[in-house]
Amino acid sequence: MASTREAELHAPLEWDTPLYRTAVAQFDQAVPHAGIHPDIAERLRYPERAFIVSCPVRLDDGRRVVFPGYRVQHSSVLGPTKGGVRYDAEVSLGECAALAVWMTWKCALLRLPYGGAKGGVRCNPRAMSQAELERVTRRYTSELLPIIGPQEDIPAPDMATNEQTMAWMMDTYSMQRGFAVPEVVTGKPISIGGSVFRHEATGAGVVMTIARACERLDWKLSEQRCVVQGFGNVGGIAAQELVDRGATVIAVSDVSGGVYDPAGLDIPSMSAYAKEHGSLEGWATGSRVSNEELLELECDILVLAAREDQVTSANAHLLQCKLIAEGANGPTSLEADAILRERGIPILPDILTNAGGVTVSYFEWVQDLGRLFWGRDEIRAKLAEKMNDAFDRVWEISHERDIPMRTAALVTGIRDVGAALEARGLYP
Ligand SMILES: NC(=O)C1=CN([C@@H]2O[C@H](COP(=O)(O)OP(=O)(O)OC[C@H]3O[C@@H](n4cnc5c(N)ncnc54)[C@H](OP(=O)(O)O)[C@@H]3O)[C@@H](O)[C@H]2O)C=CC1
Ligand SMILES: O=C(O)CCC(=O)C(=O)O
Repeated sequence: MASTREAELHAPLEWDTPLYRTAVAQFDQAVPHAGIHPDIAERLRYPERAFIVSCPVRLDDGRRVVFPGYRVQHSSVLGPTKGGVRYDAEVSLGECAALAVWMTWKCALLRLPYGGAKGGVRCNPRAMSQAELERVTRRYTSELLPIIGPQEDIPAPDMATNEQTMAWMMDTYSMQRGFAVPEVVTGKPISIGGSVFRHEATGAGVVMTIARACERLDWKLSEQRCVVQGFGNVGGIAAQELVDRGATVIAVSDVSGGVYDPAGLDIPSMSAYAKEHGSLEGWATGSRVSNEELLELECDILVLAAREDQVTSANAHLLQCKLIAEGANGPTSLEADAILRERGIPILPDILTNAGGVTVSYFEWVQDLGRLFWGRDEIRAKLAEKMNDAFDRVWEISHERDIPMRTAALVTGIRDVGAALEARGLYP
C-alpha cells in the first residue's frame, strides 16, 4: 500500500494487491510499538527484489504452455532470503510479495539468520501429471538460477510442493554447478541431504504453540476439541500431533470439503486414505460439511491450515471457537482480526505458529553446510526450544502492552530487522 510520501511520487506498484496491503497494514499497526525510525519503516514496506519469469513447458499430450512464475525477496539484511515455493492457480506477484514480507518477520522472530522470500508458479497442480510437474519445476529453477543459491536465496516447499519438488530443484541447480549442492533448498528427501523431521516440522510446531498457549491459559490440551481446516502437510500433521497429545479432532477438511464427527475422527486412517486417493473425497464415515460450515463448528481450538483469507468480515462473527491457531499464512483478514479481538477470541498468529517449518529448514541448511547430520530427538528438542522461546517473548509483549499476539509477534520481528538495517547503515 502506498505511503503518503510514495503516493505523491509515483503510481501504485505492481505487487500492490489486497494480500500485500494486508501485510503492510499489519506492519503499520506494529511499527509504533517497535520503535524504529520512520525511514527504516519506509524501506521495509518494499521488497528488495521481485523476479517474474515465464516457464515454457511441454505437456504430456504434446501441447506447449507457458506458466508464469515469481520469486520475491523482501529483505536480505539478516542473511540469505528464505521461503517456500507454491504451485497454485492464484499465485501472483502480490501474493508472493505479501508472503515474503511475512517470512522476514517470521525468521527474525525465531532468531534465524535469514530474510524473507516466497515464490511460486501459477498453474493447477491437481490437473498435472508428475512428469509435467517435473518439467515445470526444472524450468522454473533454471529461470531462477541468477537469484537463488545457498548464500542468496534458499527455496523450500509450500502449498502443493513437496520433497520431490525440492529434489528436482536441487538437481537442476546442482547440474549447473557441476557438483551436488544440497544446501540450495530445504525440505528435500533425506537421501539427498534433507533433514529428519522437516516433513513434520510445521504441523508439529503448530501444536507446540497450541500446547504452550494452553499452559498459559490453564487449559488441558487433552480436553480440547479441535477443528482443522486443510489436510495437507501442515493440517494433516497438526491433526495427528493433536491426537497424539490426547486432544479430540472433531473435523478436518481439504478442497473437497470437510468431515465432522463430534465423537472424534480416526486421523491415521484418514491420512492413509487421503494419501492413497489424493483427497478426502469419498471418505465414508462422519458427516460431510462444507468448508464454510467447518469454520463455524462449535469447538475449542480452530486450526487454519489451508490458505490465506479464510476468516473474513463475512464469517468472523459466526465462528464458535475459543482460540484460533494459524498454521496457514495470512488466513485471517484485517477486518476479521478486529472482530475476533472484540469477541475475545485470541489468535496464535501465523508468523509464530507456523514457524516450525522454516526453523527446521534452518537446521537442515546448517547440517548440509556442515555435512554433519543430527537425530530426530535432537531436532525435535531444538525446535521446541526455539518455538517456546518465541512464544514466551510474544506472550510477554502482548500482555505488557495489551496488544494482540499478532502485533506482538510482528513487533519482535520488525524491531530486530530494523536494528540490523540501522546498524548496517543501509539507509544513509
Ligand atoms: N509446508 C510448510 O512447511 C509450510 C506451509 N505453510 C502454510 O500452510 C498452508 C498450507 O500449506 P501446506 O500444508 O504446505 O500445503 P498443502 O498443499 O500440503 O496442503 C494444503 C491443504 O489445504 C487444502 N486446501 C486448499 N485450499 C483450501 C480451501 N479453500 N478450503 C479448504 N482446504 C483447502 C488442500 O486441499 P487439497 O489437498 O484437496 O488440495 C490441502 O489439504 C499455506 O498457507 C502455507 O503457506 C506455512 C509454513 C510452512
Ligand atoms: O521452510 C522454509 O524455508 C519456508 C517455509 C515457508 O514457506 C513458510 O514458513 O511459510
